This record gives sequence, structure tokens and C-alpha cells, in this order.
Amino acid sequence: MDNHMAITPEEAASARADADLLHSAEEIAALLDTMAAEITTVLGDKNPLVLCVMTGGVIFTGHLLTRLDFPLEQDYLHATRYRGKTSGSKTITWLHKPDTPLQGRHVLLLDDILDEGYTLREIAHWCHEQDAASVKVAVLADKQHDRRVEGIKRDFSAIELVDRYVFGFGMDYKEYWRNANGIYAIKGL
Ligand SMILES: O=P(O)(O)OC[C@H]1O[C@H](OP(=O)(O)OP(=O)(O)O)[C@H](O)[C@@H]1O
Ligand SMILES: Nc1nc2[nH]cnc2c(=O)[nH]1
Repeated sequence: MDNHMAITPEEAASARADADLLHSAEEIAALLDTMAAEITTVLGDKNPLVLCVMTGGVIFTGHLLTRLDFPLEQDYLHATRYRGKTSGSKTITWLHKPDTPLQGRHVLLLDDILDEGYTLREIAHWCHEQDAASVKVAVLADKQHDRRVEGIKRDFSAIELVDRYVFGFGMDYKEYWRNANGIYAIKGL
């Protein structure tokens, strides 16, 4: 079944015009400097394997990695549970698993947002199953509400986000506006 609720570019432009800017690019840059320093303290001597969770994690990963000035390896995985919708199913769909073996590695998962937590819980569980030495989670935004599932926590987060549907900096609104340079909230969501 195709779950993708397509909208037109005109509808995307209208949604962006009506949206509220919650966190500017300048604010995010300063917060990522702080996060990078924290990650360096914890993983700087661990030769970590950094895994970007595609698609939403790609912008955050790019901005963060240029701030990590120590030896690390990078790979990616692709998992999705929202698939272009504004609410998700409880199970994730794996589209790609990393080629790099995880056994014995200190893994750092990078994703744009921790919301209800199903996505990162399942990915972290899979990393442990692969015998990773440790699994840490860094997210750009940690949404604040009481719907978080048991068994997942983030180790690093730049922003504590209000409980609204957001887009920008990797996050989509119906597959548009991952390219928006800041974090925006959809009017009414
Ligand atoms: O904490 P949760 O409630 O599970 O939601 C968080 C996940 O939702 C988004 O992914 P999505 O499934 O929309 O795929 P995408 O990365 O392609 O946008 C986001 O990138 C996170 O991975
Ligand atoms: N784009 C986007 N993806 C999400 N995945 C989980 N929550 C969100 C959200 O608020 N925005």
C-alpha cells in the first residue's frame, strides 16, 4: 500500500508560509557546537561507528560531523515508520542496514527527532543484537510529551521541542521542506 499522502508544491509552499519558526539556523548551529563538545568528551577516544538514520537524520548528521574532530567511521541505515504521514505505525520498515559490522564497536546513532521513540528503540535494539560494544543516541530534537515508549532514551540532544508536528533541518512535511534551514511547526499541528 502506498502510504505517501502527496501534496502539490503549491500546498507545500503555503504550509511553509503559514508555519511558525521555532528554532533558527543560528540557534541550531550554537546548540550543535555544544553537543559536539559533549560527544567528543564521551566518544573522542573510542573510534566510534557513527550511523545516520536516513532520511531525516541526514542534515543533522552533516552539520554535526563537521564538528567532530577525532577519528570515527561513518555508515548509514534507512528505517522509517511515518512514511510521509504526520502519524506513524508502531513498527518500523527497514529499507537498508549498515554494511559495516557492528560487533565490538561503539555505535553512535544520529537522528533528527525522538518523538514517541518506536524508531530509535527498534534500531538501538538491533544494534545490540549485532553485538555492538555500546550504543549511544544523539538527536537534534527531543519532543516533550508523555507518549514516549519504555526502553529508549537519548544520550545527547540539542533541542527540547514543544509537542507540535515540526519540519525542517531534515524533517519533512509530507516529504517536503527537509531543506528548510531551521525548525518550523505546521500551523494547527
Ligand atoms: O520517535 P518516533 O515517534 O518513532 O519518530 C521519530 C522518527 O520519525 C521520523 O522518521 P520517519 O519515519 O518519518 O522517516 P524519515 O526519516 O524518512 O522522515 C524521524 O526521522 C525519526 O526517525
Ligand atoms: N517531520 C517530522 N517527523 C516526525 N517524526 C516524529 N515526529 C515528527 C515530527 O514532528 N516531524
